[in-house]
Amino acid sequence: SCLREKPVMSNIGKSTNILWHDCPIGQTERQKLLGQKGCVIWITGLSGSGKSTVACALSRELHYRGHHTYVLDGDNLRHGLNRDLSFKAEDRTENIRRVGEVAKLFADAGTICIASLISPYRRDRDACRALLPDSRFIEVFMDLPLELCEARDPKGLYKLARTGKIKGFTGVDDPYESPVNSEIVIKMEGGECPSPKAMAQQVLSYLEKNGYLQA
Ligand SMILES: Nc1ncnc2c1ncn2[C@@H]1O[C@H](COP(=O)(O)OS(=O)(=O)O)[C@@H](OP(=O)(O)O)[C@H]1O
Ligand SMILES: Nc1ncnc2c1ncn2[C@@H]1O[C@H](COP(=O)(O)OP(=O)(O)O)[C@@H](O)[C@H]1O
Repeated sequence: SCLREKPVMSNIGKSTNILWHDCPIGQTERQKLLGQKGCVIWITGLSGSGKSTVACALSRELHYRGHHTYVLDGDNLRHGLNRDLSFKAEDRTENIRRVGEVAKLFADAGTICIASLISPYRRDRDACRALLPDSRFIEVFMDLPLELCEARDPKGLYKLARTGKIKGFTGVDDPYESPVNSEIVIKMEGGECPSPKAMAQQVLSYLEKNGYLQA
């Protein structure tokens, strides 16, 4: 049986009398099978900074190298798991909390989980970091200027925000708290934005140098 010898009942949040089940196949076994370390690469930045693009480029590069990855994209998750959440501060906090818990499950499964969300509040990002000890949480800050993001405006949302048609848009009339201790900072080089492949390579080099690409 997977049950502990002496079951310990717990109360967590609103759940009472719950029991944690341990199983013989754990993260270590799954990582050995996959030949990699389960981790969470958390990409934070303004809308239009290139989070989704670098997440997909990184996933592609890792996949081609034989690694198992999964992308959790804020926009996409708001169509399903987080469809009940708005952009009010408390809903953004709940959004990040949920995605952090899901990302933790993927990392426990041995997957390299790539999460791309604006995740504007430092406290929320740090709460996710606390879910993933042993350096399993790698924060990537898309440190690109608002002017660049707004000039891109692929969804026209900055324009709507500037004309007051969207209220509380990050970077316009809602805060973005820049990270102060990201493992990786992606920024302009020589006044130019690096290519998606170059950005992905910067993250790949970090993963290789720090042993994530072997069990
Ligand atoms: N008010 C407001 N503020 C910011 N962003 C908004 C807003 N309304 C809609 N959108 C679109 O939602 C995308 C951000 O969703 P996230 O889940 O990443 O945001 S957050 O982490 O909860 O702040 C974001 O997508 P990306 O451009 O991919 O970042 C926006 O296009
Ligand atoms: N490295 C890059 N170089 C040039 N354009 C980029 C780069 N990354 C993203 N873009 C473009 O910028 C826009 C926003 O990219 P996206 O990945 O959707 O950003 P986010 O997910 O942060 O909102 C898109 O039109 C995309 O093609």
